[in-house]
Amino acid sequence: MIERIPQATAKRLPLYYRTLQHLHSLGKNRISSSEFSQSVQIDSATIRRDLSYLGALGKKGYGYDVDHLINFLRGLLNQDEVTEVILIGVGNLGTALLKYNFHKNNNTRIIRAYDIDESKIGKKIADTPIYHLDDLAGGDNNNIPAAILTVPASAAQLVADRLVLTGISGILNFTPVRLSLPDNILIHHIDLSVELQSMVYLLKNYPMEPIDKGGE
Ligand SMILES: NC(=O)c1ccc[n+]([C@@H]2O[C@H](COP(=O)([O-])OP(=O)(O)OC[C@H]3O[C@@H](n4cnc5c(N)ncnc54)[C@H](O)[C@@H]3O)[C@@H](O)[C@H]2O)c1
Repeated sequence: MIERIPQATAKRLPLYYRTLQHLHSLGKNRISSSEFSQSVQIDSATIRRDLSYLGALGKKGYGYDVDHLINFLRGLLNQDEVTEVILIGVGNLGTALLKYNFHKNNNTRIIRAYDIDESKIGKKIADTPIYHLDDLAGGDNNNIPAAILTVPASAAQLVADRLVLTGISGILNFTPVRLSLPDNILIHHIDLSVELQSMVYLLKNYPMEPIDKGGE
């Protein structure tokens, strides 16, 4: 049983899992730590440290057993279980996320979406029904662990407060607003322009270095 791993490590594990699945589909049964590092674009010291939190999974001079690592990470990431999440704000970004079939590549599924625009309520996008925001607290969402927030900045805090009342534990926040919420709510803030800027900076300054995407 793994007690607690650093958040930065936890963030990288799905990336490791996806990369290993890709390597497996190419027929790789075993990979050296430098090969893995190249595929995942994270330096091998970080990978070694991450995996060491999970137990001794690689062998010196042997590298990693791809199947073993996939099975291990699958259990750890609950890949056999589907986690249902909801999305708030079915505009440009929300629609794109609904159309993107998360379930194909990982274990998360957007099961309901919410908006306030009457012309969208009652419709479906990629089989996901759209409800009015007022239905958020109806009880359907009592067991939903996380929500994706894609509303305009002006509505972000108010909607996030309402999400907290439904008992949600995590918010994937695409809005530019720094949400102010109780400490027990996990907020992941995603900003594509920051990611792009940071990539351009790294490309300019470290053209030949592997990039540590996870950060510390
Ligand atoms: N993080 C990123 O990289 C990134 C990229 C693009 C957009 N964004 C942000 O994502 C958000 C959405 O952008 P967009 O281009 O899809 O906007 P949009 O205007 O196309 O869509 C917003 C949607 O939210 C709905 N809405 C408004 N108020 C609401 C409320 N109180 N409750 C529920 N729904 C509500 C609107 O009816 C609309 O359908 C914005 O905050 C934008 O800044 C982030």
